[in-house]
Amino acid sequence: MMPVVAIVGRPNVGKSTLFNRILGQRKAIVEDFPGVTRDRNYAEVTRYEKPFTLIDTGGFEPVTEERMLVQMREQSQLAIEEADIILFVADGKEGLTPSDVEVAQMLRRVDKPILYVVNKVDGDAQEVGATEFYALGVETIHTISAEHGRGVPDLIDDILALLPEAAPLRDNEGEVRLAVIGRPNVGKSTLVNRLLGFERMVANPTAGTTRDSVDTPFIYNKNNYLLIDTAGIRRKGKVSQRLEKFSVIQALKAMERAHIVLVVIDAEEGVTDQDMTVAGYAYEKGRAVILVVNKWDRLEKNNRTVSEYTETLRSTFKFLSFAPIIFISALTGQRVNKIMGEVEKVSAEFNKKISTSHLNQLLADAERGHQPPVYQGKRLKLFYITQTAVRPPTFIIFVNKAEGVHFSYQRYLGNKIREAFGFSGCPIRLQFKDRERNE
Ligand SMILES: Nc1nc2c(ncn2[C@@H]2O[C@H](COP(=O)(O)OP(=O)(O)OP(=O)(O)O)[C@@H](O)[C@H]2O)c(=O)[nH]1
Ligand SMILES: Nc1nc2c(ncn2[C@@H]2O[C@H](COP(=O)(O)OP(=O)(O)OP(=O)(O)O)[C@@H](O)[C@H]2O)c(=O)[nH]1
Repeated sequence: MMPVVAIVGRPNVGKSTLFNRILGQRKAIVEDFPGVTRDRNYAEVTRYEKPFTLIDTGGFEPVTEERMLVQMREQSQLAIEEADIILFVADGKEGLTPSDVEVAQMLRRVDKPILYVVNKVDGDAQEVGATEFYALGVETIHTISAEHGRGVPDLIDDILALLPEAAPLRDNEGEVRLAVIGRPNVGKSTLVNRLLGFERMVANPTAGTTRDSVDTPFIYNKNNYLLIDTAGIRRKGKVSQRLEKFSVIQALKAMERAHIVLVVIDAEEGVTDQDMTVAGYAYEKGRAVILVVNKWDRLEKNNRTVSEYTETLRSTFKFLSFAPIIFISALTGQRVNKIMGEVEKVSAEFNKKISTSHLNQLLADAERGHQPPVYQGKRLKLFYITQTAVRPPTFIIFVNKAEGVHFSYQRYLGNKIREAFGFSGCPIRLQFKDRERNE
């Protein structure tokens, strides 16, 4: 499992600037789908020797100084619980403030590595001022300029040195790993109990403690599955709604290990921002997705309800047009028995490999059906296509000028592949590569 590094600190100290600096870019993989990139507080950082998940805990609007303190406390508390390393960021321009002191005191009691970072130290001249932060009683302070990158490489070195070794992934040959994710209270535990067919203790009765997701192996139709379940992880009630997005961390961790993700949505509440964030990550990570609309018993229905609901979901989750939708009631058990059948289908699709000859035939048909665009005065030529990977299905198309294949034509080709070969539930990846005609 990838370790988590959380950035905490008062508003405006430069947390998101540092986030982007460590990430090395503004991450925007699926710009064309509004909503997917909206919540950019989480990212997988893979450009250094060790990968980690980076979290920016900022972004709240403080109303009053007092309110801000409350929020900072909550924020830090969550970081303490969920992160492996904490970056505490303060503002060197503004100097040490009482809330810095307060949060630092909280962090001091924690048994996790904390890096104290003083930001906006843009040059040597500001170094002296930053020494006042030693009043926090810490041994080392990193003075940096997130904006200009000063001091950041050293900070990153220290983060890497502190990162725990990633726990080895359980990888049993042939086992399908299935994650059940969704907002608190959406019905995950109820669903998981139904799926597994027995009652389990899932709620965590001890306030203030968290546990990681629970893995339960099970067999369905003679195949091995591992159910990764994030239910009951969040402390209930204690944490302000505003910070509910923190439960996304667990979802991320669970999705990292999963092949197939069941995104559970509350039929009554509809799709929330958090659902979008989580589903967006599943998509970006190339996981297979099944949308499960739970609490279907709660809706007043007529003969159009299903199609209307489907339409709404489709227009919200544009990037998940490939995901099957199942309407269930985990409480009554209605249609829960459809889920594993769908999982089997999607799993087969996720592992499906199409022969190069079939693919090339499709490519030729697609090219005839809709000519590739002209690029720099020349018509693009698609030479051949091959499937290079499964989970997710990944294709390389060799072209005379790869950069000229615009998004609309990429989407056209993607749709053609789906029309011909299905891949229900699976995101597909298309890569374009340059190739001379007579190589
Ligand atoms: N001079 C200077 N300004 C910086 C530096 N890093 C960030 N800033 C500025 O500080 C302001 C706040 O930066 P953000 O990164 O948005 O701060 P934040 O902590 O994420 O703020 P919230 O989202 O409100 O929590 C912006 O105007 C940045 O341009 C720096 O290294 N030097
Ligand atoms: N009406 C109705 N209620 C449901 C359904 N599924 C779950 N519930 C109820 O919703 C509440 C939350 O269900 P849980 O299964 O605990 O939800 P969860 O997603 O595991 O919640 P966390 O543990 O907070 O992550 C419980 O009161 C359930 O009885 C459903 O299909 N219909």
